[in-house]
Amino acid sequence: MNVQVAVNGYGTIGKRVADAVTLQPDMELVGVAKTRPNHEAELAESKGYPLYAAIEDRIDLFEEAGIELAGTVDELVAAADVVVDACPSGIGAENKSLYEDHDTPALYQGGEDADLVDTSFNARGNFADAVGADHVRVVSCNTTGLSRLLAPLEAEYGVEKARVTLIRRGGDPAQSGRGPINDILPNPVHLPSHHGPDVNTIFPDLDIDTLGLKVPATLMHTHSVNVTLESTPDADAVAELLEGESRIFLIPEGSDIDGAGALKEFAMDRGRPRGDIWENCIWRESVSMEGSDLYLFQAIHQESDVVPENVDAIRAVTGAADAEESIARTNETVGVGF
Ligand SMILES: NC(=O)C1=CN([C@@H]2O[C@H](COP(=O)(O)OP(=O)(O)OC[C@H]3O[C@@H](n4cnc5c(N)ncnc54)[C@H](OP(=O)(O)O)[C@@H]3O)[C@@H](O)[C@H]2O)C=CC1
Ligand SMILES: O=C(OP(=O)(O)O)[C@H](O)COP(=O)(O)O
Repeated sequence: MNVQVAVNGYGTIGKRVADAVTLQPDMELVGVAKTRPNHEAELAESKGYPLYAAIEDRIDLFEEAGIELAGTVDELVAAADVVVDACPSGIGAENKSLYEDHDTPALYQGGEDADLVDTSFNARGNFADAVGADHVRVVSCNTTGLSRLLAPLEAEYGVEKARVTLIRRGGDPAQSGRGPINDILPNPVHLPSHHGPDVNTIFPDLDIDTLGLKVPATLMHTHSVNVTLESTPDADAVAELLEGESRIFLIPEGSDIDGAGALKEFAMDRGRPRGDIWENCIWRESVSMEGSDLYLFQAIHQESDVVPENVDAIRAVTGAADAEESIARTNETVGVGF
């Protein structure tokens, strides 16, 4: 029988994961849970996704809005083999006891603390660690992007030290209350930003320092990367290695893609749902070697790069496939790769 998947928290990440689950031949979406009726509740209804009330006291609100409910989140979790919790940061931790009460394995997102779970997860980095685990955290968008990049570099050349400056978008496009509006903020101002330690939840022995900033942008994050390798390949060899990674897109020279705006246009022109970009986007021209120091720029679409990772994490916790099979199946069904 196909794996029965519930999505608790139908926002930026949850609605994308729900769509991706429906594309999997070995999974079925049992339903999604929301706290209130709004345009996203209507979207779930229009897609035929059974909708469950995340808060029992609010059932009346859905009835008043004319939105049909299939039940409460408790019933949703009871009917699922795996729950993907995509609630706002911190709410996942509050929900953990609900999943434990039903003995249902759960995936959490990068906004939760690493110590909430048995293991953090990145499909390219440590798929096997999540096999059979009950509580797994799919690391944040930025950490996902860093893990995908560092995994092949470590395997092929060895990483002596990684230093990354993350220029982070202030908020997602629909988050009208976020900022900064007119500033460039060191964020956090102290070192390291949480991304370095977060990478170490995937690669415990990797030496990495990260610095973060927030800027008035909503489309994507951008990473300025320096990795001191344990050998001295030339830039072409590194580019070829990265080109061979299924979740890395090397932006070709001469494509006229000069930033996140053009990348989003590129994705929309190619019919990507919501203009999503599941891949790390590395500017080929930026891939440079100075001795054993690799330099490059990569852009990360924060709203979507963790989506294929969640699908793979479902297969890991249920033991439904190994890393290679799962990544290939997810890529093919979702459409990863330009
Ligand atoms: N957006 C991003 O760039 C990324 C986010 N993440 C992580 O993913 C997680 C989710 O983030 P994101 O999708 O952006 O957040 P959103 O706020 O977009 O979506 C979360 C949704 O959960 C719903 N919700 C709130 N409380 C509950 C509850 N108690 N039970 C069920 N649903 C609830 C809210 O909708 P409603 O109240 O209407 O039901 C909300 O829309 C966080 O851990 C975040 O750090 C990871 C990578 C990137
Ligand atoms: O996980 C993310 O970024 P992060 O890796 O900087 O924590 C998402 O882009 C969410 O970031 P936010 O916590 O600024 O909303």
